Amino acid sequence: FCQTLLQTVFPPELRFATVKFFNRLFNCFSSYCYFDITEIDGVNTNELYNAVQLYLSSSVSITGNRLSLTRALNSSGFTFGLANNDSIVDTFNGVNVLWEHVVTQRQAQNFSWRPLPDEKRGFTLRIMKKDKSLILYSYLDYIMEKANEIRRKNQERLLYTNSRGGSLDSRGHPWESVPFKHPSTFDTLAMDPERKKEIMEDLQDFANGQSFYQKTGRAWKRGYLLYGPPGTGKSSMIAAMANHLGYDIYDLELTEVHNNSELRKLLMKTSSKSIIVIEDIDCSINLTNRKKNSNNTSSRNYYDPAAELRGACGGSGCGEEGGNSITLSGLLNFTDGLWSCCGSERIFVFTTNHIEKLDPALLRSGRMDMHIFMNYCSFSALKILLRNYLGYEEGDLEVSVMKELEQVIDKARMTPADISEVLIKSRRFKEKAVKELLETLKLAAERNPKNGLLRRTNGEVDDEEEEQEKRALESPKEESEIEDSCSKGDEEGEEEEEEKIK
Ligand SMILES: Nc1ncnc2c1ncn2[C@@H]1O[C@H](COP(=O)(O)OP(=O)(O)OP(=O)(O)O)[C@@H](O)[C@H]1O
Ligand SMILES: [Mg+2]
Repeated sequence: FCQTLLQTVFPPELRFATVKFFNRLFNCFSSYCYFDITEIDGVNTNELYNAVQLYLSSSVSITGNRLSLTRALNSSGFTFGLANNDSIVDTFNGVNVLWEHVVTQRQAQNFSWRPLPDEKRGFTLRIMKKDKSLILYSYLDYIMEKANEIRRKNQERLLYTNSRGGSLDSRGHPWESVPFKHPSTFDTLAMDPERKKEIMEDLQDFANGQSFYQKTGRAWKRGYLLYGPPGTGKSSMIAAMANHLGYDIYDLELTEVHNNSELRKLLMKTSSKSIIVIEDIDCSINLTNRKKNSNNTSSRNYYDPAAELRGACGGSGCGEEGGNSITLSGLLNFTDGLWSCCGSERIFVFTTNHIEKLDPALLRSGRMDMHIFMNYCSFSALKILLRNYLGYEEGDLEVSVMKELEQVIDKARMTPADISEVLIKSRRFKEKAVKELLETLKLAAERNPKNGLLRRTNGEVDDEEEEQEKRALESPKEESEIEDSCSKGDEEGEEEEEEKIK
């Protein structure tokens, strides 16, 4: 009504001045201040608009009356957003703010270098004047950070490999990638729940630890060494880590890397928020015996300080034994030398079946921050497998059966992979599956040489048994034994190497 009255009574100039005056008056007395975040800022897209949109998608509940739904290209999830001209209250550091999504029709364009959308979209943020200085900048920073996180989570993650052997693709990248869709999560991973919780917390602390790493002057990276017999879930653990943090995986095939500088290039081309994996580090390349001076020029895998010096004094390879080998020192530089911190927020994971074969330099503290022993299936891990494969929750199975399983599981020394095989075979007949499992476990326990019950019917042991026997004797029992097994293993390893050199 006021507007119609103004339009009829006052000339346009006076009308404009009056509106301006009332606006000013209103602003003086209002206890709020407003910030407009338009979708297009001049000709550029406003990053903040996109960030706010994503951020609000995480706080808008799915039960809202009207929400806009989007799914971006390559995205693995849907995004909810505020519908046109809707508003929502958000709280930050105990302060309430109001967001309004404002959509208006844009006037017809006569000519433009860049065609603009028909609608003019923007967010208006309303904050109490008294809170403005308190929260505005930190709130906007927080929104940008959250939006990045959501963007990453929605995006399809990638598994990179360097299997092309040093050659670059058309864009100069040494890594090849495929979508990473491994279903393993910490929920499906069968291991001691306490240990699992510890690892998950460690990962979370790492991911949230930017300021800590900055404060302590450490490069923002962390190393995990996963070791244990085959089939105990080392690779599954890596997939679970990636799924948990939403990181990409770089699966580094060391045998495809020809020298240290190639290794460095590969590292430089990895993105932050990623897990760099070297599987079976003891097999992929011979990295032991770093300090030994090998005269055998054909053994390309030994680090030779003298050779490094020779290289530095005139050789072409400078520390790389003529430029065609990868050394332990190169690998160590890769993981914790100066090169490791180009980029940030990276996790290195090495896996091995034989920790005792690794060079102590790889194991010393500060290199691999956490040594995780993936053991044969324990009773608590078995319960997780029973839940995952057969849907048995705690208490679903008879107490006597559980008791029997508990008694036999440690003696059987079976890996979660072996147990999964038994369960998967008869998963449609749950009771049968449990019965079969119990029988298999009992049989394995009887055959286990550690239990002193191994009976050889014809006086011979088949290859598989022999291998298992060897494995059982070689594998350290508990995490606390890491140090012991390392030092013992190292000595053994060195003796072996000495013999080889001779
Ligand atoms: N702890 C576990 N929890 C759940 N499933 C497991 C676990 N360990 C093994 N499995 C099952 O066994 C299969 C093989 O496991 P995985 O590849 O993770 O073993 P690994 O320790 O990496 O073996 P290797 O040393 O031979 O590489 C997995 O696909 C998974 O289904
Ligand atoms: Mg594996």
